[in-house]
Amino acid sequence: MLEVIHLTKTFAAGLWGRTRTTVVDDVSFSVKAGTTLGLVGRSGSGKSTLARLVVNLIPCDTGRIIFNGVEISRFTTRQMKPLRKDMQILFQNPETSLNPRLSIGASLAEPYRLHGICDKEHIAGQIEMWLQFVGLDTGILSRQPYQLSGGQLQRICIARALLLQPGFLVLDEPTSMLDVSVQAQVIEVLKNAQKTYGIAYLFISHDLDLIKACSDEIAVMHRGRIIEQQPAAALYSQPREEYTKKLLAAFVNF
Ligand SMILES: Nc1ncnc2c1ncn2[C@@H]1O[C@H](COP(=O)(O)OP(=O)(O)OP(=O)(O)O)[C@@H](O)[C@H]1O
Repeated sequence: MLEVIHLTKTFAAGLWGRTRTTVVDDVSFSVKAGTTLGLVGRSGSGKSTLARLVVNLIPCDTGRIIFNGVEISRFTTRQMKPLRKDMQILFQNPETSLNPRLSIGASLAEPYRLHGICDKEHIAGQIEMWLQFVGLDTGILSRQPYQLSGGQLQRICIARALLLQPGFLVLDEPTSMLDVSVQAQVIEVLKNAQKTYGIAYLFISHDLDLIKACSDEIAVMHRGRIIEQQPAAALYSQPREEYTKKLLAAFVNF
């Protein structure tokens, strides 16, 4: 599904931007269809930058990204457009992910329009089906984003990410802005979507319990590098790296 090979990203740094800091450093991994790769690491380790790189929202400096057998690393926005249907990203903050000026219905209809799907009846039926899938009813369609709770908004963002049926979805801290009971409902929706549609996830979180519950494999990121990757259960029972041991211990003691 997705293969990332020796990916590197630097940003300008220093007062005058004359030096460069490496934020993603020689990262390689792959995600198979229908599985979840969890990505953990402390704040600032480069997780969100990696998330944006793999779906080509920002360009990499070096390395390769291969999606369904096609190398997309140097694709332009125009070349990416047909692929956007199949690879989506869900951000942590649903409030800033939706256009505040559009009603919920218009926000959900937008991806269809952008991808040239114009049959209004078909779109209405599909939106209704996806709302049901994420546990919301159609009464919500005429509302504006500010009239919804954080949990409702994140479900709308999930519906919006899923409605063109992507094969791959990056989840960048999808529940970190939600309270615990709502978190569980949102995770359930994501798990159902994976089971029903065979979607591959790259799941980024600080929350090690959540990552353990949701991932097949887990990669640990530290200062821009993936320092360890193991099947989920093995990472917790037999972490290989000192850094991973400290990360797990800090979480348990938290
Ligand atoms: N556009 C940018 N220009 C310069 N530096 C950046 C840019 N984006 C991110 N960085 C820097 O890259 C580093 C990694 O940031 P990133 O957001 O990827 O980390 P993260 O692991 O996702 O952190 P968090 O968990 O807090 O979101 C940080 O030091 C950040 O300041």
